[in-house]
Amino acid sequence: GSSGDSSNNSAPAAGASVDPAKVSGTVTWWDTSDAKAEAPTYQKVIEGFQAKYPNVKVKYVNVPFADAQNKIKNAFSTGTDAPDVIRSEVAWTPELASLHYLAPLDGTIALDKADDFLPNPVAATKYEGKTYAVPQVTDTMALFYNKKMFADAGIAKPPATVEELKAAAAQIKAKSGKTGLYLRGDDAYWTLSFLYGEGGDLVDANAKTVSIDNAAGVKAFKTMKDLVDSGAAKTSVTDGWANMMSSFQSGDTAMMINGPWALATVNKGGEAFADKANLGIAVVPAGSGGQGAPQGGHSYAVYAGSKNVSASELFVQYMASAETQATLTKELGVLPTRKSVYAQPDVASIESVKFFKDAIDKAHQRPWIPEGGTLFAPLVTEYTAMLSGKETPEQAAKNTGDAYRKNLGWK
Ligand SMILES: C[C@H]1O[C@H](O[C@H]2[C@H](O)[C@@H](O)[C@@H](O[C@H]3[C@H](O)[C@@H](O)[C@@H](O[C@H]4[C@H](O)[C@@H](O)[C@@H](O)O[C@@H]4CO)O[C@@H]3CO)O[C@@H]2CO)[C@H](O)[C@H](O)[C@@H]1N[C@H]1C[C@@H](CO)[C@H](O)[C@@H](O)[C@@H]1O
Repeated sequence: GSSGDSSNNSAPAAGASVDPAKVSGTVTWWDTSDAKAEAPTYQKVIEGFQAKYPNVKVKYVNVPFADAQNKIKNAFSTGTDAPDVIRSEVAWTPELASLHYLAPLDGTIALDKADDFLPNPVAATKYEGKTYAVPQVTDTMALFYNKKMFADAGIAKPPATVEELKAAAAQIKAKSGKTGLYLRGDDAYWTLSFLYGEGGDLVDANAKTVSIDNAAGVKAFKTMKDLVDSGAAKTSVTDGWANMMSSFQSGDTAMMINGPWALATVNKGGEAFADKANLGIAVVPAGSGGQGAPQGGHSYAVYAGSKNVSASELFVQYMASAETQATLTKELGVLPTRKSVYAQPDVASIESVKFFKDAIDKAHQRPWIPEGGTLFAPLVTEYTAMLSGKETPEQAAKNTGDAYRKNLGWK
C-alpha cells in the first residue's frame, strides 16, 4: 500500500492516546512486588487505570518474587492460565525474549515516550535489537546505617572501605556490644558489591570467559567470610530478608547493604527508624580493587500469546507513565526509570532519591543475556556453603566457576 496510509487500523503510533471507550478486554497482571510493603500501592494505582479505562478489567495477581520466574516460564510454555502482563525482573527479560514468550513492543503505546527512559534500565529490555519490556523501577545497592548508633560509638562518617567498615564495627561492638553489619547470606545478589569491590565480576560475557574464581573473585569470597569470622558482620543462610530487616530495624545491627525496595519497609518505622532521619544511606564500601554496586530492577512485559495485547499495551503505558512512576516513588521510595520524573520537585526533594539517582548512574552493568539470571543459583549454593563453614573461600569460588563453565560452556 502507499506509504503514510492513514486508513490502516494497526495499533496507534507510540505515544498516541487511545480512545478509552474503544479498548476492552481483561488484563491479568502477575506482580512480584512485596505483598505487604508494596502491593497495596500498586493495587491503588490500578484503580486509577480502571477509572480511566472502564471497559478494561484488570486482574491483579501477586506472585512472590522467589517463585515467579518458574511460574511464568511454566505458564508461558503451556499457555494455560498465562498472565497477559508480568513484572519481569531485569535478568528475566532477555531469557523470556529468547524463548519467544514476550511480545515486541517497539512502536506500540506501551513504549510511550520511549526516549524519556534512563539508558541503563532500557539496556535490560532489549534482545536482538528489539524491545521486550518497559522499565518500571531501577535499583542498585547502598550501605544503610543507623546514625544514632554511629554517633554513640563516636563514628563521624559512614565507612567508605571494607577496612573502615571493620573498624566501625569494632567501635560499635566496644560501645554497645552490637554487631556492625548484617550481611544477607541466602541471596547471591549480596555478594556482588564485594566482587566488584575487588575489581572482579561473575563472567566476561564478551570474551565468554568465567571470572568468578580468578584472584579478585577469591579475594571477594575471603572478604565476606572474614567480615563474619571477625565478628564485624552477622548473617544467616536461611530467611535472610526477614532476619536482615528485623536485625537492622531493631538496632540489633548498625548497618545493612540493601536497595531502595527496602525503604517501603524501613520507612514504616520499627524501633530504630521511628524517626526516619535516623536512617543514613551511603555508597557501598570499596574493596581493594574499587567500589561498585550492581544494577537490578523490574520492567513490564507482555505475553506474546496474550489474547488481550491492545488492552495489555494500554495497561503498560499507564503503569509506566511519568504520573504513575511519581506516585510509586513518593509512596514507596522506589526509583523512577523516566528522566522527567527525577525533574519533578516533589520527587527530586526526596533524600533517598537524591542519593540513589547518583548511585544508579554509576551502577555496575551486568550482561543482559539470556544466561544472566542463571548465574545466581550456583553462586548462592557456594556462598551459603562457605558461610556455613562447609567450604573455604577458595573452594566456594572454584566450585562456582566450575558450575558456570559447565552450564555456559565457557572457559
Ligand atoms: C536465584 C535467582 O537469581 C536471579 O535473580 C537475581 C536477579 O537477577 C538480580 O537482579 C537480583 O534481584 C534483585 C532485584 O533486582 C531487586 O529489585 C530486588 O528485588 C525485590 C523487588 O525490588 C521487590 O519489589 C520485591 O519483589 O522483592 C524482590 C526480591 O527481594 O532484590 C533482588 C534480590 O533479592 O538478585 C536475584 C537473586 O536473588 C534470577 O534472575 C532468578 O530470579 C533466580 N531465581 C530462580 C532460580 C531458579 C533456579 O534455581 C529457581 O528454580 C526459581 O524458582 C527462582 O525463581
